[in-house]
Amino acid sequence: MTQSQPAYKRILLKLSGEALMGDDQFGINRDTIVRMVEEVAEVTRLGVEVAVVIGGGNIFRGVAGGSVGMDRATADYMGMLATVMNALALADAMNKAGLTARVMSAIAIDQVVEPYVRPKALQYLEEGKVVVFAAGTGNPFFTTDTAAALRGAEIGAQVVLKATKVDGVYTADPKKDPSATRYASLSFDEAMSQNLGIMDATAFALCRDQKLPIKVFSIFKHGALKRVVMGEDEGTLVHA
Ligand SMILES: Nc1ncnc2c1ncn2[C@@H]1O[C@H](COP(=O)(O)OP(=O)(O)OP(=O)(O)O)[C@@H](O)[C@H]1O
Ligand SMILES: O=c1ccn([C@@H]2O[C@H](COP(=O)(O)O)[C@@H](O)[C@H]2O)c(=O)[nH]1
Repeated sequence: MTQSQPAYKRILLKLSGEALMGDDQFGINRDTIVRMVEEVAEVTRLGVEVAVVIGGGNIFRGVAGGSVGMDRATADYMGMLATVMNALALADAMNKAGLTARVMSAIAIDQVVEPYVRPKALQYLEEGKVVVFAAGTGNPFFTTDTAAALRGAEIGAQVVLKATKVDGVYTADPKKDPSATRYASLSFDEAMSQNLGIMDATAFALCRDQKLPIKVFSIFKHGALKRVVMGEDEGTLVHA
């Protein structure tokens, strides 16, 4: 049965950096970012408070080929800076679409974006602004999925929504194993014990400990974000 009210008052939306490429080889595809912003705008119109963590895989990954031979921490800082670029592009597209977005960075770059300050982020959310968290956790050796879990817990989000390139969590990576089947739901312990690569173990463990559920769904499926927010059957729920 479809409910008339959103299932959540405050969400932490993890947007895939790689998804921003659309059909391009790297970077930010304009039509794709505009479409993503339309999906976000739809849920803000329902009165849902939205905070976003954006990935950086479309520009740089610390563990990727381009960083071979580099000091890992240096490469990771480059990856975090990539997320700042994505955050700026995303907030710009949001502001153009009529939303009010604020970027907050975990790494100090004061001339470019304001620093992450938790009470300020909470104030923005209460005012109905979309807060885009940039630079991940601010620490190397982590990922933006872990940043999503961390910020989600800090702001008291009721759920982490991982908007990615696949429509849920599968028994194996569906891009490599066509026989993989999708879970409707599974526990954190199941996801971690089976090493399911959809998210890293640090992110799963933090959400498990904080009893913060995760919903994984496809950002390419039109209306999927709204259906998730309305509590409809979409994607995969990972729960305590
Ligand atoms: N068990 C699994 N179920 C679903 N997807 C999986 C699984 N194992 C691995 N994957 C892969 O994980 C990918 C999503 O995670 P990944 O961290 O690479 O991307 P993202 O978070 O969407 O991007 P970014 O890091 O750029 O923000 C999917 O595209 C899928 O191919
Ligand atoms: O807290 C963090 C978040 C990210 N990084 C680095 O940035 C890239 C891009 O992030 P994705 O989550 O892969 O999209 C990541 O590969 C790390 O190199 C980080 O160091 N700390």
